[in-house]
Amino acid sequence: MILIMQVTFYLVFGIMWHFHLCFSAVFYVERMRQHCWRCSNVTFHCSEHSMCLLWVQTIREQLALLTNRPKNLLVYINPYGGKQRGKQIYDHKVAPIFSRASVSTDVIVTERANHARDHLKTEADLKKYDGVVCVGGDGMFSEMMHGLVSRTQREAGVDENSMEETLMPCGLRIGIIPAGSTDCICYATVGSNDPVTSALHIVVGDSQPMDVCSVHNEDSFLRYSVSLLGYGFYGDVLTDSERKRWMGPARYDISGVKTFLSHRYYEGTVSFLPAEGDSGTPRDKMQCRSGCSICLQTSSDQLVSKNEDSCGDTWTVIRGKFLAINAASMSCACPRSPKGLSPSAHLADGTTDLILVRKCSRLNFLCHLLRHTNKEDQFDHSFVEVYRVKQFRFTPRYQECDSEVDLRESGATGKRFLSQICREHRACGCMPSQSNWNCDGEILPHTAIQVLVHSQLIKLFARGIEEQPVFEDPYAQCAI
Ligand SMILES: CCCCCCCCCCCCC/C=C/[C@@H](O)[C@H](COP(=O)(O)O)NC(=O)CCCCC
Ligand SMILES: Nc1ncnc2c1ncn2[C@@H]1O[C@H](COP(=O)(O)OP(=O)(O)O)[C@@H](O)[C@H]1O
Ligand SMILES: [Ca+2]
Repeated sequence: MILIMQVTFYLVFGIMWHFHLCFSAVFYVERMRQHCWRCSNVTFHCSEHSMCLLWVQTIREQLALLTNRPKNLLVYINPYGGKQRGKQIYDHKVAPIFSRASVSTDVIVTERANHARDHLKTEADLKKYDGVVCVGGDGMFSEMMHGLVSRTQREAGVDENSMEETLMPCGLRIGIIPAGSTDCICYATVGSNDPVTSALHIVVGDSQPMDVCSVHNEDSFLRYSVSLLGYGFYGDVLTDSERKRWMGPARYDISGVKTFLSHRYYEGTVSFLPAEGDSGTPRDKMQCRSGCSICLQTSSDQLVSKNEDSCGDTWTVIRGKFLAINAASMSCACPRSPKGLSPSAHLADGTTDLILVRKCSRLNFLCHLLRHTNKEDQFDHSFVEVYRVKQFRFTPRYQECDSEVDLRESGATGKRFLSQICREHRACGCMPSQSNWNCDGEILPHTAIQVLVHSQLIKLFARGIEEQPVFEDPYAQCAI
């Protein structure tokens, strides 16, 4: 027992003792199947009160030495996300774990969209807390992350509108209790969408750095993204699904099929700065796992050279007709696609995987989509290209008409002439169609965007997906 206690002590999170009956129960985390964690306990009986008291004191002292564990948390619950069970999930599955681990909480149930973002950005007294927790889906996480990142920049005097400025990393960690529709940020950082597992990762004080993309249009900042920035297919699915929110998570399946059948393609230009160094490639099968060496290397590189000047780098420019343009800053694994949009993308390597799906037949596109749900390689198609990048831009074709860059050679007369053609085409309705960007589940108001990856800007209460232990109990189940 002593040996077991030593091995798993860092997973002990609570102790309860009974003075008269002379026993103490030690609560610890047990690993189950599919990356799920559960609470377990061992009860120690003792004939002497004094000995029992000594055990309890010693364990409490040891727990107090674990300084990375949160003591005070600010929790935001979205009561309308997913199947609208956020409040119930928190009260029944999460609050008891926080209380067992002596974590005190202030809980806010949101009353409107952007309530959590605005509260975090301006009002919340963040000095009181060791972390913030969101109960909801990717949209709710995104809201909170915006509040926290913007607040951090304001307090540091950093202008979010400027792509030249280095953003200040956030001090507080964010915990995610999955209660949304896709919950890909939770799934891709923990390995499951299970509220109990996420609560346990929070109380043991896990820490996982994560890249954040800033999305700009000209000189103005639009949004941040940590998972998927998708134009074309995923933008259209999201736009259509917003009108079906009443259906809950099933809206994505209906909109997915509808969007697939419409088979729209979009024309434009994608330019990007490829990632350099040891960042690997999207097709190298080096999946990001707990303690990932590529992400660790990025942390140490950052200590050496803070924000290298990328003036000398060469941009790659690709023009074409695309069914989808996706930037995955992490794998984007979720129950619909257990390996994700880019299975080898890293959580904290300072890059995003840019996936270009060119116009192809419906059958080929279906084959590509279905490969997200099985073990086959979704990049192994002639119409799919994937690049690991640190910065990219997209200009839709209809805006290229107005673009100074393309018309510089034509001079003033040529420019006037081309603008006239564009105006006429818009009027006759044969202008190329445009999609929306899906930015972590939110629709962006602009189509022409510039994107920059900020390496390890935020930290989650997570540890990345753990390799499956060999000694795993094959009968242990995730659900309780
Ligand atoms: C016709 C067959 C389609 C099979 C497609 C399978 C591919 C699924 C890949 C899913 C990647 C999801 C990336 C995550 C996106 C979320 O941020 C976003 C918002 O989530 P939430 O706030 O929790 O609702 N979800 C989506 O955009 C849904 C995409 C669904 C695509 C079918
Ligand atoms: N109280 C609320 N009422 C309405 N919308 C809200 C509320 N709180 C948060 N939201 C918004 O709900 C949207 C979806 O939330 P999310 O938790 O991601 O659920 P889902 O995964 O089902 O999309 C987010 O854009 C968030 O800003
Ligand atoms: Ca990344």
